[in-house]
Amino acid sequence: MAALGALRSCWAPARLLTGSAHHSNRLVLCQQTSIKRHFSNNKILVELDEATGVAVMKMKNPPVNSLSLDFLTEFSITLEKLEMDRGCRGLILTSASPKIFSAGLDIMEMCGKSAEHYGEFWRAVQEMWLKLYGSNMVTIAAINGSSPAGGCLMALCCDYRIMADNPKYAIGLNETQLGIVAPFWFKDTMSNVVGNRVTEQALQLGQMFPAPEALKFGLVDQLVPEEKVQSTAASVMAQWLTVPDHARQITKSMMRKQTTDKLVNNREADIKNFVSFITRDSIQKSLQVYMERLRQRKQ
Ligand SMILES: CCCCCCCCCC/C=C\CC(=O)SCCNC(=O)CCNC(=O)[C@H](O)C(C)(C)COP(=O)(O)OP(=O)(O)OC[C@H]1O[C@@H](n2cnc3c(N)ncnc32)[C@H](O)[C@@H]1OP(=O)(O)O
Repeated sequence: MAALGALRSCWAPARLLTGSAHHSNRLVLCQQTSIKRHFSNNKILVELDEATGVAVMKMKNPPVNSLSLDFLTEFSITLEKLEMDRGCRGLILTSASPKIFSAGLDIMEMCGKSAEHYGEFWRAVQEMWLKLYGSNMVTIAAINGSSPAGGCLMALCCDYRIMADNPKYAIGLNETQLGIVAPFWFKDTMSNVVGNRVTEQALQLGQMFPAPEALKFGLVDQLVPEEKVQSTAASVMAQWLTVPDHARQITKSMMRKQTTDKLVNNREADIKNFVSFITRDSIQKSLQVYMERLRQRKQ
């Protein structure tokens, strides 16, 4: 993946240079009629603006954008499509329904299913992470709602995080609160963003950080009023895209490769580990109790 990425990154500036006349013609055209391509399916809405090379990807899996096997599969396919699209340089990840960015992994996918299903599910979680964390595009999370566990992981995979300034929205890796354990690559992703000390404490406590706290600890980069999350993401993206692709991409890969390689080299063992952990009676019981608590809270 890294080798392919480097190859693509070497091509990117040449493409931009040779295409610049054509590109600026297109820009003029776009001032009159903006050219937007849509790649939507029933779980993910994508709008790619050909003038700016920025795709906005909206997660749409009601009620809480939980990351089910189907959703993760669609997500990875869509991301792969954008990654291969030479007209796409930046990705803004957000939720189609404000208030919830993503509720994290779909707990029902981890309860009462077969070992084979758990294996397939975990491979899809790994795939999502490898694609998003390893993306060559500039990735910005426009966090327009709460974002626990796997939802927080998705945001942490991005290059920059903008969150709605609302203390009711919280973000964090809360796995221990469910009686489960964030795997090493979740831990590494968080640690690469906020450092070891904050990660160690937050992971043990399964801490969810309300938006202002998330900013204080560096879990997000910026808080803005809810209605400005998308426009701020677009302007931050425009700044990032002024940097030549090849230089930024090689730098990103240099910073992240050691972390991604750890999973790439241990994928099967990690799946085995997950399956043996999640099939334990005690873990199944913890997840059921947690789901029950969620339902009761609602009542
Ligand atoms: C030794 C090392 C071994 C390592 C092995 C690995 C172990 C596994 C690691 C797993 C890693 C990641 C785990 C996760 O991502 S688990 C998911 C954690 N997510 C949460 O805790 C979020 C729970 N949900 C909430 O807090 C709230 O729902 C919300 C997101 C804040 C939204 O609140 P709301 O009031 O707007 O909505 P609510 O009424 O609560 O929910 C609506 C319905 O959705 C159901 N639901 C919510 N979250 C989930 C979910 N994550 N999965 C499935 N279903 C979910 C909720 O139950 C409601 O359903 P219903 O309407 O009652 O039927």
